[in-house]
Amino acid sequence: MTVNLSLKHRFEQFDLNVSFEAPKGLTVLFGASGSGKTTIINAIAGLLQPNHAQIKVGDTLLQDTDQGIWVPPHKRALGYIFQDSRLFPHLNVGQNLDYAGRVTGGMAARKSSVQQRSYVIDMLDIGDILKRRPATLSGGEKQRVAIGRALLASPQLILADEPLAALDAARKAEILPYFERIRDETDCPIIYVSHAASEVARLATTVVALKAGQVLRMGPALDVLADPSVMPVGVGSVGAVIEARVHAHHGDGLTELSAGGVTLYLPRLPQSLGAVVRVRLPASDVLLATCAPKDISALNTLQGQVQDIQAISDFAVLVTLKTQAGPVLARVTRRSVAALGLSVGVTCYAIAKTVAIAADDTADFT
Ligand SMILES: Nc1ncnc2c1ncn2[C@@H]1O[C@H](COP(=O)(O)OP(=O)(O)OP(=O)(O)O)[C@@H](O)[C@H]1O
Repeated sequence: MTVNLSLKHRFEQFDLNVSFEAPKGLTVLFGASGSGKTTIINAIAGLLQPNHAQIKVGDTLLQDTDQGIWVPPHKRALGYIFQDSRLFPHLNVGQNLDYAGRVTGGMAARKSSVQQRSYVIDMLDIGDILKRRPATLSGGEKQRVAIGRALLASPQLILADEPLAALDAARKAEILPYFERIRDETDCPIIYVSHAASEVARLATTVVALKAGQVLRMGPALDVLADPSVMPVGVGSVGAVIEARVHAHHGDGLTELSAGGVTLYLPRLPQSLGAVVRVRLPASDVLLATCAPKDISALNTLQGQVQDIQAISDFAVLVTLKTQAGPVLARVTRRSVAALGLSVGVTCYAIAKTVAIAADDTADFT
């Protein structure tokens, strides 16, 4: 199922003009505050009627202003996951889940939803808390129930508006794998709003970067995240994301990863041999050298050629290196660029001070 969308809307002081396609998987909308993310979510939900819109989920047209088509919000097969879980406080977890089924149910739907219900409960590990009321649940448990409720509405599309923003790091880490499972195990596309680079790095299949109501860049997540022009959209800790395979677990507590022939070391990872993980290299933690470093404590060095140098302030630049593992970004001073004689095509070495599994920033490593 693919979502196709084209929206134009004018508020008094803001113009939205976006078109994009969200394929199967998880599409992250990201951009600075006020760039239009929530306006897009509201238009898809039917809570805002844009001046001009065409919104199509699979073969279903939710809105086409040219043809006068507008499906009201309650008739759109959408699942919502908000920052605050918005569970019904007077219903227990099981009843909250059943409520989603009641909204969408007919007899046939109800029969198949019995199987679906147990699948969703297993997937989200909420079988033990079905009898509890929301007030007795942790933030992470509430969000898992909210995800379950969204899934049981038999949605054609899930809209998740900063679903982890209210959770602390530990609860975030608890929920992220469930989004990965929905992304990988269901056909239902997810449109997901986030400000967090680490979350985007870990979850996104596709990224739509927004700036002042326009699409700045969109495409496969790893390509967009490696594009220095996306940096001004206000996402903190810009940095390349590369995919690597777990190659070996060593006796000294390190895991060896292989990324396109480049070897990286991280503190021991739980993943088994052969697993593919996404690794984040924050640009501010990457140093550059024009000769291969020796006698240095950092273990992760990537050789590459300078592909691009972009000024990001009066004194700082973002250098993109093309390496065998993929593009790597380094944030360095103009003075360093001059001192090292860097220009497009020059071979140099990126030394990663910290390398972390995406969305697990506790695994920083020098
Ligand atoms: N009902 C409204 N009337 C007038 N202006 C609005 C309305 N809703 C949103 N805006 C304006 O549209 C712009 C985009 O808002 P939107 O909420 O979509 O941004 P956002 O990217 O979701 O921001 P945030 O990350 O802060 O939630 C903002 O300038 C906002 O002030």
